[in-house]
Formats: sequence, structure tokens, C-alpha cells
Amino acid sequence: MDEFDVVVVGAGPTGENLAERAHAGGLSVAVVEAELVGGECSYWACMPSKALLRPAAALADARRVAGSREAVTGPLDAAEVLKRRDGFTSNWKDDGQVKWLEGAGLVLVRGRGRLDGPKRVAVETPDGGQRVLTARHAVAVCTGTRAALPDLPGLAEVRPWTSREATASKQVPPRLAVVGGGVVACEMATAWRALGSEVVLLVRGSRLLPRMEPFAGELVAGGLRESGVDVRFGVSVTEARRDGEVTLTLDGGGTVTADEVLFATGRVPATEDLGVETVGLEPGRPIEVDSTGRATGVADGWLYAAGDVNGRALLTHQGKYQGRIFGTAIADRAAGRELDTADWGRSVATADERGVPQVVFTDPEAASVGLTLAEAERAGHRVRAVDYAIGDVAGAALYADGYQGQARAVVDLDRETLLGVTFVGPGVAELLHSATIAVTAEVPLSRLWHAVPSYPTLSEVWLRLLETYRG
Ligand SMILES: Cc1cc2nc3c(=O)[nH]c(=O)nc-3n(C[C@H](O)[C@H](O)[C@H](O)COP(=O)(O)OP(=O)(O)OC[C@H]3O[C@@H](n4cnc5c(N)ncnc54)[C@H](O)[C@@H]3O)c2cc1C
Ligand SMILES: NC(=O)c1ccc[n+]([C@@H]2O[C@H](COP(=O)([O-])OP(=O)(O)OC[C@H]3O[C@@H](n4cnc5c(N)ncnc54)[C@H](O)[C@@H]3O)[C@@H](O)[C@H]2O)c1
Repeated sequence: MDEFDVVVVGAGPTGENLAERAHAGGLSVAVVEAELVGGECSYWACMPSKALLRPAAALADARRVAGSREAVTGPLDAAEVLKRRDGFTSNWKDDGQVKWLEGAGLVLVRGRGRLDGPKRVAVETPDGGQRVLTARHAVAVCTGTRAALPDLPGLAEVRPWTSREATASKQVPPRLAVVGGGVVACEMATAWRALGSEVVLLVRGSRLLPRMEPFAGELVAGGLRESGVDVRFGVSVTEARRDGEVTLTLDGGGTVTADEVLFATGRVPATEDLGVETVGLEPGRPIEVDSTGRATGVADGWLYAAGDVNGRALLTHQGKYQGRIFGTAIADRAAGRELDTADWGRSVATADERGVPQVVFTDPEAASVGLTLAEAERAGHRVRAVDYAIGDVAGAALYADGYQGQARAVVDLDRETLLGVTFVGPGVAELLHSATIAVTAEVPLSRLWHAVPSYPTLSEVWLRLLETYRG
């Protein structure tokens, strides 16, 4: 039997960070990985999707400016884009990440891990054997999510794309149908349209990006339509079949045919085949945790869950943040050091609740942090939304001819601080961190007046938002 201070299950970005922090705190750590060290993010999510999207954004930016527009004489070179994408995934090999992991002093155990009662993880190794790891202090589940597929007649025979095929495909399908209206659907419709596919986006609801401010979905829908995507709202797929091509039957009658169909219909936590029932938890559910990462449904505080699998915020950077904080908390508890669990303290992931940033890499980009107006109102804050058209800023006019974009700041009227900020427009991704600092540091608006944006940059939108608020 192998004994470690900590056993981490899942070597995605979250597991890597948690393991590294626990080890830096003086603990021995084993990391169990069933597929590739680096996780979904490195091979089938963030990195390959952004590698597909970046050339499209570079080309679109050149087209937005008279003078450089004339220099753009053709479409994207799809083969080169796919080749560059392959480079970012290291051709789906994890040697580099394994080198980092081992260099950080962590022990990699390849295989599928399952909880096997308190503080025990049974690993099914690639050679068909079994290895049981025990943890002196903690087991941390960092197993992420997998794509959710609806229960539709004919779906299995169609061999639909999930986010994995959509980020890893070696061919550009002539016609691609995308089902869903969330981030994956919007980003992948953008990417494959730019690579030359005819794309139809089938959205069950009435808007895109429903977790963001409504104007974000409206502007992104406009951008997709302008690029030639056929965006349809209020449509559900009731049946799918493949006969060479894919045929989708829609609820209101009618069909859509395509060469491939991507179902971007959300995620399910990877707890179905994880042995969670051996410690009293329900398979298939996210593992609920307190703000120091401990599973609330398990006695004695030895089980932690971090990243996508706990359902707090399904984003790589938030998983890494939790990994840093929870890994340190594990080490502190093991050493008998006191934790700092006050709001924004060293041992708690307060930003998960108050300041989650996200960038959607569509054209236009949509970037937000903290609460939307509707969320702030629901939470009982006394708020005011301050809106400004980004195109009216000098820096935006220079950035793109006829710049189209929108900004909103949600002001807490009682404290005169910001609860949330949203920017939509070309090039706003890199603006977001200024808002993340303002929201998480709870910078008073009276002090933001003294944070002078450089002229002429997109950042001048900050000044215009403050002026609009003051009237
Ligand atoms: C298409 C797409 C694009 C995305 N783009 C972005 C983006 O741009 N920015 C962003 O912040 N987020 C993005 N996300 C979300 C991001 O991918 C996730 O939030 C992130 O991967 C979560 O990290 P994680 O470590 O918690 O889980 P994962 O990355 O899913 O890693 C979990 C690891 O655990 C392993 N594992 C699972 N079960 C077991 C087991 N029983 N035993 C051993 N190992 C196991 C898996 O093999 C995997 O390696 C995107 C998601 C998708 C689908
Ligand atoms: N750039 C980024 O930060 C980035 C990129 C991609 C994904 N992610 C993260 O990954 C997670 C997963 O993204 P996602 O887009 O898969 O999920 P999501 O939950 O954001 O969106 C899923 C969408 O599918 C729709 N849907 C669900 N079931 C359906 C059905 N049967 N038929 C039609 N539509 C259906 C939902 O209404 C929703 O709009 C998100 O939390 C997201 O934040 C982040």
C-alpha cells in the first residue's frame, strides 16, 4: 500500500495547482491521472479553442481598419490554423506537463482513481493492475467535467461532436450544425465559420450567453450573423439521424442537414465513476464544498474538491485559484497552522462568489466580472447600471473604424463601489483585468477618479463610465 500526505485525483489545471501548493507547504503528494496531465483545458478546451479563434480575431482586426483592410486578400489558411492549434496541444502528448509535475516534486500515478472509503483511492493502472493509495491528511478530487448530451432518439448513431471533437478536429466540415447558446456554442460557431464551414446555430432559448448581461448575447448574435452564421432562436432538436450527412428534426417542423453536429449543451461533473458512494456522496452530482474546499457532505474534513467538479465556477483560472487556496489550506491544517477564513482571507476562495472574470472569445469579444444587473438586484443590493457605448471613446475609434461595443458597470449605491462590469467589443479581453481589480479590491468610485486611463486607449471607457455615473 502507498501512503502519501495528500492524494490528488485529476491532473488538470486545478489538480496541478492544488498539488503544487500542498507540496510547497511541506507535504508529500501523489497525483492520479487517467488521461493526459494538463487536463481538458490543455488538450480539448481552452488552449485548442483559443488557438482556433486567435487567427480569426487577428484577421478580423486587420479588416476593421482602412489601410490594413486592403492588405487582406484572402480567407484564413485553415491548414495552417489547424497546424498551429496542434502545436498548442503538443499533438495531444503530455511529456512537457509530466516534466513540470515531476520537477515540482509531485508523484504521478497514471490510471483511473476511485474513492475507496475514507482517505483511500484505488487506482486502476494502464496495465490492468490496481494500486491503492492512502492519504495521511487529505484526498482532493479535481476530476473536472465531461460534455452533457441530451437524450435524443438517434443521437448515438449520429456520432455528434462534443467540445472534444470541436476543438480537436483535423478537418473543416463543409456544413456544421451547433446546438446550444452558451460559451462553447458561440465560440465554436465563430471558429468554424472563420475556418470556412457553413454554420447553423440552433438555440433552444431566446438569447445567447444567458449568464451575461443581455446586450452581450445580442451583440455576439449580431457578430455571428454578420459573419454568415445562421442563428436561430426558439428551436429544439427532437431527433437526429445520419445517412452520410446528419439530419436534425426540429420541434416546430422542418429539418437541418449538416456534415457534423456539435452538441454544446453544458457539462456534467466527473463524479459518476469515482466511487463517491463509498464515502456517502451521490454519483453524478457536483461535490459541494465550503469556502476552504472541504466537502460538506463528508465527515472529518479529509475530502476536498476543487475546480469544475465542485460546480462553483467552471473556468480554468477559477479552478487554479481554488487549487492555490485549497492546497495551501490543506498544508496549513496538516501543520496545525491557523487558517484565515475571513472574507478575502488567505484560506478562502471569496472571489468565486464576488468576482469571477470570464472572457468569451467571439467577435465581438464579451468580457465580464462579478454580478450582472439582474444578479445584483436579485441579491438585494441597491444598484444602478451605468452604460456607455465603447465606440464613443477616442481609443475605440482608432482601434477599429465604426467600432461597435458596449460597457456596463453595476454600482453598489450604498458603498459606491462596483459589483460587476461587462465589456463587449473587439479587443476588450485585455481590458477585463482592470475591472476584476476594481471589483475584487472594492475600489471606491471616488478613488477610481484618480486612476487615469491613458489616452487614446480603449481604457478611456472607464472615465466615461465614471462621468456618466456622476452626471
Ligand atoms: C471548449 C471549451 C473551451 C473552454 N475555454 C475556456 C477558456 O478559454 N478559459 C477558461 O477559463 N475556461 C475554459 N473552459 C473551461 C475549462 O476547460 C475548465 O474550467 C477547466 O478545464 C477545469 O479544470 P479542472 O482541472 O477542474 O478539470 P479538467 O481540466 O477537466 O481536468 C480534470 C482531469 O481529471 C482527470 N480525471 C477525471 N476523472 C479521473 C479519475 N477518476 N481518475 C484520474 N483522473 C481523472 C481527467 O482526465 C482530467 O485530466 C473551456 C471549456 C470547454 C469545454
Ligand atoms: N472562454 C471561456 O471562458 C469558456 C469557453 C468555453 C467554455 N467555458 C466554460 O465551460 C462551461 C461549459 O460551457 P457550455 O457552453 O458547454 O455550457 P453552458 O452551460 O454555458 O451552455 C449550455 C447551453 O446549452 C443549452 N442547452 C442545454 N441543454 C440543451 C438541449 N437539450 N438542447 C438545446 N440546448 C440545450 C443551455 O440552455 C445553455 O445555453 C461553461 O461554464 C463555460 O463558462 C468557458
